[in-house]
Amino acid sequence: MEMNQLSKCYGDKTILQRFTAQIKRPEIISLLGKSGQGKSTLLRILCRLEAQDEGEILLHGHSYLTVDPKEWRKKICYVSQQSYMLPGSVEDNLRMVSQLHKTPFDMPLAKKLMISLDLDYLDWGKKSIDLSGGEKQRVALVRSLLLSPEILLLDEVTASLDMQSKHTVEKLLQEWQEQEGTTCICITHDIEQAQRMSHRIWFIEEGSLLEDSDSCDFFENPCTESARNYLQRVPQGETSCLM
Ligand SMILES: Nc1ncnc2c1ncn2[C@@H]1O[C@H](COP(=O)(O)OP(=O)(O)OP(=O)(O)O)[C@@H](O)[C@H]1O
Repeated sequence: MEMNQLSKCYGDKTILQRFTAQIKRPEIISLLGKSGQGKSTLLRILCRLEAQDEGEILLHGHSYLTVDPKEWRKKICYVSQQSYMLPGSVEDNLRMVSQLHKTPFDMPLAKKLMISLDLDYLDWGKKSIDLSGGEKQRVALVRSLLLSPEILLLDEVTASLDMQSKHTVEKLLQEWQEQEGTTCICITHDIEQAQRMSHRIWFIEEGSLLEDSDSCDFFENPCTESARNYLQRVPQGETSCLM
């Protein structure tokens, strides 16, 4: 995937400024940066929930304009921090993507993923509205994985989870990425999580990509002053506001 010169304004406020990046190989990429720098806006644009004002997105060399948005969102899935649940049961939510995209529902895979995320205790008949925040986030993740997307966009998806569940999600994502060759772009404010999980770091400031580095290089020797300041300001061991 290529992102060329993506720009976006809300009113007179510039959110993305000629954001340019390429995904060269399937990797786990952590998207880091202070609050309000345009990280979520970028992910929403990449899955075409929002339109950029300028710039182009290419997938396998083809412009996003040549691909039907529904087909696009089958390949590029976004899991938001809020984890939207559709009305109905857990099972309705899990089946929803196959109904939407007219693909067969893979029950064994759904069960396997639910077990991998420690959700085997969950009654599939339970109303989705009655799930806890952490349960909703994990069901939303399973729902997206069932589509086997090429690119998974994760917006602080472990924010409501306790430490053990957080590690469970990380493990699943790492195994999934390796087995399926999926690219994951993860917004996180948890530096330790980014260190544990990522192959690559994108560091964003004021809507521009300041650093695109191998994860070890970024944490050992960030290239820009902004990234150095950002890393210094985040206390080691801070794990309150995660992925
Ligand atoms: N629909 C919208 N209308 C107007 N302003 C918006 C809208 N969505 C986001 N913004 C503003 O755009 C800026 C960037 O928001 P965005 O959510 O992309 O940042 P972020 O880097 O993901 O921040 P955080 O780490 O706090 O989630 C913020 O100032 C936000 O208030």
